[in-house]
Amino acid sequence: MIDPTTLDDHAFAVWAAERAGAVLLDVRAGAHAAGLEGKALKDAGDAAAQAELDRVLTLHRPDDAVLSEEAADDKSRLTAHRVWIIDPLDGTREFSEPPRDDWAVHVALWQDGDLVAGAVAQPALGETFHTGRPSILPPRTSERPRIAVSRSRPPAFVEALAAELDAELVPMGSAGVKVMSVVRDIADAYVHAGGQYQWDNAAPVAVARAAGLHCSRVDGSPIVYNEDDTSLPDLIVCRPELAEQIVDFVRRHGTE
Ligand SMILES: Nc1ncnc2c1ncn2[C@@H]1O[C@H](COP(=O)(O)O)[C@@H](OP(=O)(O)O)[C@H]1O
Ligand SMILES: [Mg+2]
Repeated sequence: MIDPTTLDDHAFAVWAAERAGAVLLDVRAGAHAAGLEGKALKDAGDAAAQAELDRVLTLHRPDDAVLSEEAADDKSRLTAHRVWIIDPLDGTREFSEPPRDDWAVHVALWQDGDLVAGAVAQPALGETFHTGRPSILPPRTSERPRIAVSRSRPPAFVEALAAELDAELVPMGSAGVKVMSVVRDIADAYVHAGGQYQWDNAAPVAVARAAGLHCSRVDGSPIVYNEDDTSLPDLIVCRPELAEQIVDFVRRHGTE
């Protein structure tokens, strides 16, 4: 048994994300018997994972603030030194479509101005990517760039971007899964615009930065967390050698 009081913040993020992941796998395994599907399954997953993360954070990190997709925004986070930014279930739509595995649990820690730890669990794969043991970026295996995009809400400009870069678009669910696809050399870039929130990308960006990937807003500016406004509508995560081309494209064409 792991004693979470002995874990550093990196290991605690992993432990908490995997706890929530185990709860989500249980919800999915019992969904058929419980008559849960569609929106009811999404809601059950969101609620169960939020309850588990709330429980472990309250118990083991009682002095820290929390910003969660599934809880009211407690503005005391704006003056706190340490804020956990969590998305208990990212890729909710895909979670509700078994046997899809492109959904994730995000647990990040922001401290005094920046992200300092993060874990992205992909429970259906049995894998967790995190800042405690940063991934070593594998050599790029595809000559042609592969750009991961939202399955359901890809930004309007990605077709034109792909044409200019002679890139292939790879649709998948969950911001965390798409960022990890770049870490894992399944894609070379993830480009998003049009809407997203801090919890959708904080933990993925913490993990991607630790692996040496470029992470920025689509205009090339730094991504800033624990802002008052929870909206963080666009980002680029990519292999460093692609960053200039992608940012340059957006500067010339905008995101429409
Ligand atoms: N245009 C948009 N506006 C608001 N949120 C968006 C969005 N596009 C994507 N997202 C959010 O970003 C996450 C990844 O989306 P996608 O799978 O489409 O790439 C999802 O989080 P949740 O599953 O936590 O709701 C989704 O709600
Ligand atoms: Mg999300």
